[in-house]
Amino acid sequence: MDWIKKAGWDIKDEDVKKQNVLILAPIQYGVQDMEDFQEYFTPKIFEGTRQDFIRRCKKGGKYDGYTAMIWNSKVIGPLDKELVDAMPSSMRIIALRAAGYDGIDIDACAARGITVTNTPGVVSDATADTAMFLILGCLRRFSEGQTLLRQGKFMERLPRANDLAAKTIGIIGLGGIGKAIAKRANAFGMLVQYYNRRRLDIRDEAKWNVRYAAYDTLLRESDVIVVCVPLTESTRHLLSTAQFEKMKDGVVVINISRGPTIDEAALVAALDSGKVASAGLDVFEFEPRVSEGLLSHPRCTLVPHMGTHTVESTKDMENLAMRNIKKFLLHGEAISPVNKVAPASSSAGDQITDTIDINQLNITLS
Ligand SMILES: O=CC(=O)O
Repeated sequence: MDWIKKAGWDIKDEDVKKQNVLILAPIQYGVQDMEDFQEYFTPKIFEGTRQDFIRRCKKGGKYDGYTAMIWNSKVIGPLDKELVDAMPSSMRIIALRAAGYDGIDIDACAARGITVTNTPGVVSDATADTAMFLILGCLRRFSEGQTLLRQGKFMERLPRANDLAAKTIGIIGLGGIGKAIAKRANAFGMLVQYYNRRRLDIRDEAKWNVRYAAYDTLLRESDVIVVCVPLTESTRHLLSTAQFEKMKDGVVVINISRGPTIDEAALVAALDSGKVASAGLDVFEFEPRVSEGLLSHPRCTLVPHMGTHTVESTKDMENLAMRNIKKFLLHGEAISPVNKVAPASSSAGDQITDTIDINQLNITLS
């Protein structure tokens, strides 16, 4: 295979198809794709601790010669520089089964010649459904009602809720997930405005029935604000005290992206002061720990990072991870890479920012 020679790999054509592929946590639902995958490669399931993993990666260790891996951050923690440095020199591709790649040192991977792929697109619907659940829980006070009911108080003293129709929703980050939320919000009769670093072209705005707003305008003029950006250094604490102060009194704040995009202490203070009427959160700044101020707050709708926790999304993420590896090992090119790996002769690679919806967003705060 030409690409193998070009990439300077020390591997024979006929051996590519016999590769061991390390899998962190078994494939649960992508069973059909796994059958196809096994015709090409030999999956090896990792079991053990982070230290076991590092030991097996060392030169002369069990993973010598392994070129591909399907990653799962829940198994041995973040894929940080310590782990990247420990990887066998043969490692060429790490396929994530997630859209988000915070917690993955993709620059260190690129510098080691390792392509990292994620699973954009296939997570959009399930995550957008989660956002709608949170919006309904907050605006319609369904969560408060459920708590009262479980306490045997039925609807005791529950103030009237609000309809979604004719409310303005402000979506921060109109990537794949943001667009899926816009579609649903439109179906509920909401008016949709969005903020993106790069504005959509006018035809796309018409297609998604969304109106562009400057960041401060979105903060000032939305009844519901949804955070839909990936976590990067520039999106950490995207919403904090200064931003909450600009919002309408009684705003609803929703987060289905990554917890640290919102300053959780500032959110609790804004909830306590009544500035923020209610918050719907799927993600938390110090996950799995959740601030007491949120847990005890009656007007919060909280779920434990369940955005993609469905059979269908898990299956699609697993399948895309396997397809990324298959295409890469057989044709030298992945389907959804998130970093650009330099050819063998040059040094470190760059991050790809211009091909995938959710990853396009790199909001710079003014
Ligand atoms: O959080 C879920 C994902 O990143 O896919």
